[in-house]
Amino acid sequence: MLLAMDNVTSYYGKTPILKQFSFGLEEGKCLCVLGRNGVGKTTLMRTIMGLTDRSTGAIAINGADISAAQTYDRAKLGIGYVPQGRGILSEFTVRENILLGTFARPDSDGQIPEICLRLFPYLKANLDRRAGLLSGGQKQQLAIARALAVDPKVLLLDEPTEGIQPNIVHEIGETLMMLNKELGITLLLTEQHIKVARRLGDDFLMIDNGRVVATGAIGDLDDALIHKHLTI
Ligand SMILES: Nc1ncnc2c1ncn2[C@@H]1O[C@H](COP(=O)(O)OP(=O)(O)OP(=O)(O)O)[C@@H](O)[C@H]1O
Repeated sequence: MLLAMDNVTSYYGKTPILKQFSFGLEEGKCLCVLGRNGVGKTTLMRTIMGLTDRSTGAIAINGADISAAQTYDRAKLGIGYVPQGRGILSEFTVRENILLGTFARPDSDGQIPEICLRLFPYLKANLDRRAGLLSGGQKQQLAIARALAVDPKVLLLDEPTEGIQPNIVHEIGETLMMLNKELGITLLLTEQHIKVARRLGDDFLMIDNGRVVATGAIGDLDDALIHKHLTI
């Protein structure tokens, strides 16, 4: 397994949000995390990055336990993160935002990795533009480019298509597909568009109230499961 959690409970203050959470993600796969608002999807991402207050249980990358590691070191071990809301620094340029990702790279040479520019021609043509001026879709490209600058083995994406115009949702989906299927980057993403999840995902993981309630191949995600755990 490239990334695995074993019996993880993760807290904000004294409140457990993720509870006895276990799953494994094989190298090269795309796993879609699904569940209603507030069930703990973002907390799952933050727990993997070491950004919740505390967690118990084991989190491993390539078999090495990282559950006590600092966020910075988790990034260095190959976990890229595109947070919900994207976390773009508006006052900084496109170039500066991407370079932030390279700080977590052991071999950083102060240059923007070629792949970031090759994948996103708009960013390449607008490196000196202030990031706050970008559209939602362009900011999402920037957040993905910054995460790729880490040279990740696995990329965590929290609602990558949230708040993005419908015609751009498809484009972001295609980019993620390329990262996964052509460049072999393992993906863990939360996604509210079932259509995008079905197209991208190899497997799904359904969360309800902080627990894994169903998991399997994306083809097994049927209407009964969707009705039970996703629709209101
Ligand atoms: N920083 C925090 N401090 C305390 N409680 C938090 C914090 N962040 C989230 N929570 C609580 O943890 C629970 C899970 O939230 P989380 O954001 O992980 O859900 P989610 O599934 O990602 O939802 P959404 O789709 O709305 O983003 C919620 O009850 C939320 O109130």
